[in-house]
Amino acid sequence: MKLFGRSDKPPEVYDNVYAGLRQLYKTRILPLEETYNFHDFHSPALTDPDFDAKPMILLVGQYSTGKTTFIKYLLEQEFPGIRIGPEPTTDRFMVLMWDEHENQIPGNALVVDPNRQFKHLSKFGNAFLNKFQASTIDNAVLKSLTLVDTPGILSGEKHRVDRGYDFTGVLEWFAERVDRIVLLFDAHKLDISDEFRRSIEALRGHDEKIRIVLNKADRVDHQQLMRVYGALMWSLGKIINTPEVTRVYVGSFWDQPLHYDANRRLFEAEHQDLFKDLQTLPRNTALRKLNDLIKRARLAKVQAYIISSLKNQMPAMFGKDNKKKELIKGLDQTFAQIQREYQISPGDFPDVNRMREQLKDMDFSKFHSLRPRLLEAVDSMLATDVAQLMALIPKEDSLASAEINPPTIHAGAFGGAENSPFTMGSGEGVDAGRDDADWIVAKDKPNYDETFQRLNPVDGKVTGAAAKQEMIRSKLPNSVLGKIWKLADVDKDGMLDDYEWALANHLIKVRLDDNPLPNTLPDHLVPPTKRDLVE
Ligand SMILES: Nc1ncnc2c1ncn2[C@@H]1O[C@H](COP(=O)(O)OP(=O)(O)OP(=O)(O)O)[C@@H](O)[C@H]1O
Ligand SMILES: [Ca+2]
Repeated sequence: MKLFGRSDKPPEVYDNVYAGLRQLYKTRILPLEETYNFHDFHSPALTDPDFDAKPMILLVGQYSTGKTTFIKYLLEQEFPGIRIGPEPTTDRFMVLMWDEHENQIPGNALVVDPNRQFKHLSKFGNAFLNKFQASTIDNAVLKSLTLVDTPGILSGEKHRVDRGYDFTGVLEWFAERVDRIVLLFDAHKLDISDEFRRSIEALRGHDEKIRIVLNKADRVDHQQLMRVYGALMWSLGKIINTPEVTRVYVGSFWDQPLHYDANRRLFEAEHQDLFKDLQTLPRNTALRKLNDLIKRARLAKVQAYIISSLKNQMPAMFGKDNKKKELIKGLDQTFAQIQREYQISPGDFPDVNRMREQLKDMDFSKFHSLRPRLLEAVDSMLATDVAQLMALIPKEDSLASAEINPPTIHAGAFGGAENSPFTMGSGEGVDAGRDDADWIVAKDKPNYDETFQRLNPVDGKVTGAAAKQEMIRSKLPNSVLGKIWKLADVDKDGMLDDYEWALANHLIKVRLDDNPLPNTLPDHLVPPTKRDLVE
């Protein structure tokens, strides 16, 4: 099963890229920005969280489409404050991020924390901040990604509530800053409410970030699914400008058996495509931040040329006010002259009228003249340092082929299960048989042996292809079966002997009884014939 890139390696690499970007910004670009009033004209100085923020994924959809379940499925873990249910459940914007300590941070605390990127959300007021929180957990996926769960969008009149804050405004704020927007629809219940329509409209302008998930697609039969798909595209066509280029992923994004499994293969392929897309986000984010920094550096240079040129044209003593007016009026000529002198393309210049407005309130005599040293620092950064950082960003291929490292469950109800007989799950599911002297699978092995023989074992072992045919009869999704396969192939020879086969079937039963699967095989489940392998 491919889930996400290795939890330890990539983030380290990105940390290096981000640290590199931050360092370049502070030492090369920031001095230039400060000297030539960049922050008054363009945007405030970048802060550490602007560099360190992990790629973010925003989940949006009507209530009960499975947003929170999707997140739980990705993380293979519950998180503090999680609520899943058929009625509208999630009532807040919830940011899920990594921390070694599990915690819930209220919105009011988030926006005053200088180490976080949420400062500007305070403008949406208290009604919003009360419905904004972060949950932190020690989960490997969150080491590379931050996820944002959102309140379900309501359907129809009877559900209309006044949220007391600018919901679409908040969505827009996030849309601008996230790397992916996953829009969820329920194949079983496809009705697009007015509020949802408005919300999608708020996401306009970020089309390239949008991915659409037609979830719960196994709840309808094949024919119905085709109809729902068509209806979805038709409705989207009226809201999004180019729905045909927006990718739609059809499937069921949770760890339960499929209901109608006629489309198993399609769902599996769609699943892999979506996960691959999300998997490459960390790499793309590093590239995007690098590009943004290059753009910013070029703008800072132009700003320096403009401001220093205005400074040079000012008289030393008398007639300053008149000269200032004259310079503002003739700003386009100053631009043209800088273009010629430094060979800068017109596209790199700010809007001339906007700059005229901004210049009105400025004291030109405080402007600085050109300091070549500052510009050289930025030029050498663009010429050499940027290339070095590029080399640090791993190639897409190496990321995609990176081994998965499924997050371990330490949180929530599972926290104490390993070492106390009183917590939930003890003696059930994979834990059953922990204290028995006999291998718990032994009593059912005769049954499993029958199917084993039918699979034509060679030298006492069945191949993956043969086993797969039998295992998918459980209707469990391939991602779960893949995990079971890995747990059951104890000696890792890519085949299953009769003991391993029995174990695989035992694990399938455990999962079908709605118990979670472990990431490593507990000792008491290791077949007696393989015990020497693990000791
Ligand atoms: N892939 C799926 N197939 C079938 N049912 C699902 C699937 N995912 C979730 N569900 C069920 O749908 C219901 C809603 O799930 P969930 O709470 O995750 O949705 P949500 O979009 O987060 O809702 P809300 O907007 O109200 O917070 C739950 O009962 C859940 O068990
Ligand atoms: Ca939810």
